[in-house]
Amino acid sequence: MLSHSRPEGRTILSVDGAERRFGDLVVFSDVSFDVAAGRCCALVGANGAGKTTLLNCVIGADRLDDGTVTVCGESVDEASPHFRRAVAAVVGDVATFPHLTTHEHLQLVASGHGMPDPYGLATRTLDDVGLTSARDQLPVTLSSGQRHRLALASVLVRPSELLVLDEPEQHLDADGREWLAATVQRIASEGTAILIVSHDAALVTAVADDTVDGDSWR
Ligand SMILES: Nc1ncnc2c1ncn2[C@@H]1O[C@H](COP(=O)(O)OP(=O)(O)OP(=O)(O)O)[C@@H](O)[C@H]1O
Repeated sequence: MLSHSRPEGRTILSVDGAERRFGDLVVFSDVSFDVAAGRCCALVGANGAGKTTLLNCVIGADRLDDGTVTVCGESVDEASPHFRRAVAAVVGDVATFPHLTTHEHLQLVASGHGMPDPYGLATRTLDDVGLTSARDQLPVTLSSGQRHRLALASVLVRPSELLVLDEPEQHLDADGREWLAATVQRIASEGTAILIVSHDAALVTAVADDTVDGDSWR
């Protein structure tokens, strides 16, 4: 277990006795861990260990066969306004409107979550993720690294109590990975609980307070 100096707050995410099966394949069973406010937990392990499957069960894109996941004490429910407000995720592709520019997309997300000054927030966030020069571009014209930065920007313009990130280092260059580590640390220091899957040992070392080893699940 890695240790940073952040204090433990109230439990935001609780995974208890989680099991997921696909036919005869038991992807994981009896997985239990908590993530408290202001803490970052990294799921690590080999390809196919079941990390993304577990993330999908946490964000409500998939369901457990056994066990429970609660966020802020409530069961996972994508239809619940509180759940949708509490959980921000970059897992797989983040949907964007094809006819909205990067700046318009971020304004829409910010305004949908009731953030003050969506225009200014979108402008500052594009600057933060290094996409100012792409503010008037449509998503289809972005490089894969720029698309990934836009996906990360989308979770930075909205509030969240739990931030879920699946291999956020993908497509990022060296500067981008440094920015990512600093950003994850900043978000945790502001009190958000973070669950991150990563194959980047340096990123995990930099940001994780706790690690859960997916290689021990089967
Ligand atoms: N819908 C599905 N139907 C059948 N099997 C699935 C399904 N989704 C995932 N699996 C299987 O579950 C296992 C875990 O997959 P998962 O994507 O969660 O692994 P992972 O740890 O995220 O891997 P990686 O590090 O490669 O991203 C794999 O064997 C995969 O083939």
